[in-house]
Amino acid sequence: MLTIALSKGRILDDTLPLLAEAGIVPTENPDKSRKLIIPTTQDDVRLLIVRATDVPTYVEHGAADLGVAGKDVLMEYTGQGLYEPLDLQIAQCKLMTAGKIGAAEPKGRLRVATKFVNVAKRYYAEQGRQVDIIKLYGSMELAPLIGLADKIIDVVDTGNTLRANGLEPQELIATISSRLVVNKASMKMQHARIQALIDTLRNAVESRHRG
Ligand SMILES: Nc1ncnc2c1ncn2[C@@H]1O[C@H](COP(=O)(O)OP(=O)(O)OP(=O)(O)O)[C@@H](O)[C@H]1O
Ligand SMILES: O=P(O)(O)OC[C@H]1O[C@H](OP(=O)(O)OP(=O)(O)O)[C@H](O)[C@@H]1O
Repeated sequence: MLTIALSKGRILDDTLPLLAEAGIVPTENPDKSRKLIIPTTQDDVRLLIVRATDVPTYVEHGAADLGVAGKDVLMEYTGQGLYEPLDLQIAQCKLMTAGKIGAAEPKGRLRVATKFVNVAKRYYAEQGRQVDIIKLYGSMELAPLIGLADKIIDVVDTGNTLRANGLEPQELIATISSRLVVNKASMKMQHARIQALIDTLRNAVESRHRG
């Protein structure tokens, strides 16, 4: 059995067409179903529906052989190691700092609200900048508006969410897309099969981007 961990929403929506190229099609619509284990048209392949931030955990521990996770999630993850053999070039966005439009830099320690605490610590440590990191689980854009923080670190795509809240994108931390991740033991034990799937997915990604 090959088990693939995916999160509902944009990752699922953008990964299903790529899996279809490999002949892997869910037997029921994962967006509609309340099932968390979804069989596919290949008897020995199943999908696990998990939270986006949990994908690396399932794959690292071997509960899933493969998964699809945003680079932002992988940068934040502190586990012991996963293979990351393929950039699927889906769910593309940018990890950025943002603050109130026109706001001056604070004199003292910078207060940064984010769900990407580890990324934030690394980013400001590299700059030798002292910061207080405030962990949030969502609605980050609210923090500068309400005076909880000076800046946020979040993913930005169109910039609409920032603009709607009077914030502006500032520094680029990383360009983000979703990656195929593979459990290290699975990669050894089921090498031929997983490598064949990686090759098929790579071809699907490349042909899509050739136009
Ligand atoms: N607006 C966006 N445009 C493009 N890609 C995005 C956008 N927001 C997030 N992403 C990327 O898609 C991935 C999955 O995002 P999604 O919104 O499905 O889950 P999440 O909100 O991060 O997680 P959860 O719902 O579990 O809290 C993110 O890790 C990121 O890489
Ligand atoms: O720059 P934008 O295009 O506004 O995208 C950025 C927003 O997208 C993400 O949220 P969410 O997953 O809720 O995005 P969604 O609204 O597209 O679902 C992220 O947390 C930002 O709030």
